[in-house]
Amino acid sequence: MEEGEEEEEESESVRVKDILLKRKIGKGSFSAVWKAEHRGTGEEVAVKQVFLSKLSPRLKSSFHCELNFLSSVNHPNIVRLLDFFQYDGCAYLVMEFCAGGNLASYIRFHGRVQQQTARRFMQQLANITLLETNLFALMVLLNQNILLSKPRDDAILKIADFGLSRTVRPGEYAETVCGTPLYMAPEVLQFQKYDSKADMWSIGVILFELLNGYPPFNGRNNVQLLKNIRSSTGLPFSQMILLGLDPDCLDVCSKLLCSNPVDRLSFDEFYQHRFLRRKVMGA
Ligand SMILES: Nc1ncnc2c1ncn2[C@@H]1O[C@H](COP(=O)(O)OP(=O)(O)OP(=O)(O)O)[C@@H](O)[C@H]1O
Repeated sequence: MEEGEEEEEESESVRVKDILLKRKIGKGSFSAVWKAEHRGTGEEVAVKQVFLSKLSPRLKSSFHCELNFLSSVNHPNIVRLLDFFQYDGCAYLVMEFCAGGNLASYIRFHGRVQQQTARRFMQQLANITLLETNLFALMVLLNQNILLSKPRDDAILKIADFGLSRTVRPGEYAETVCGTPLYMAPEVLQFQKYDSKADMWSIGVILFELLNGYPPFNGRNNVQLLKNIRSSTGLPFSQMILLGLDPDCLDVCSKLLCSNPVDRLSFDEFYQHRFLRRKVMGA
């Protein structure tokens, strides 16, 4: 197994139209992701195979939302959709292959990253949210959905999965709870409604994890984890200070992980924050 690749069960190569599905690298309840090859060009690609019959009407519309979004967007930090087709009850999304795998396995493999790498990754996440000015897509960011172009600190980050995204105008609330608890903002858990500030929380969790190598909240099970997130006072920032992080870095992290969304950084404040504005040597 190469670095950046998830361990997966043995899977035989399958040919679908011009694509050779070589190895399964991800699996969900309704889809599988394959490392694949385009037979015409020999290009290495990733293919998401979606089992359409398993999708409820709500998931179908969520899938179409993801597909529309991916086919309309052209952004260096969003995984490029190269082709799409349906075959034998499945939809196939042919995408650029991100050789660094996802951010979760990257952190698992490498441990915490240097502060300047964390800054560069945060700058790239901030760039994605620039896509919309008046409309902000709630991205439900989690590090399994953030891919790396290569298994190195100078990788380009690419968001891969917008399946659960929904667009929320400022002041509106999305009423559905979605995403994994580890990255969920307290207001999502408490009131079951949220706005774009919930994404800022998720970005804070990701930043904390990048800097420390472990997430800010834990729990023996989901119930315990949710309880710890809801009572999120006394975050272990003292440990971060021991790691010698600079005050701007601590400032942005603590202001993203404010349990009250009113006190939490807005996207504009995050984008303008001194930690992000600082130039990264060699980036
Ligand atoms: N373009 C890609 N290049 C490399 N690896 C990818 C790519 N897309 C997905 N993967 C791998 O497959 C994993 C699962 O991807 P994704 O979350 O899109 O699929 P899923 O879990 O089946 O979908 P869903 O979350 O919508 O149910 C990712 O975490 C990543 O490791």
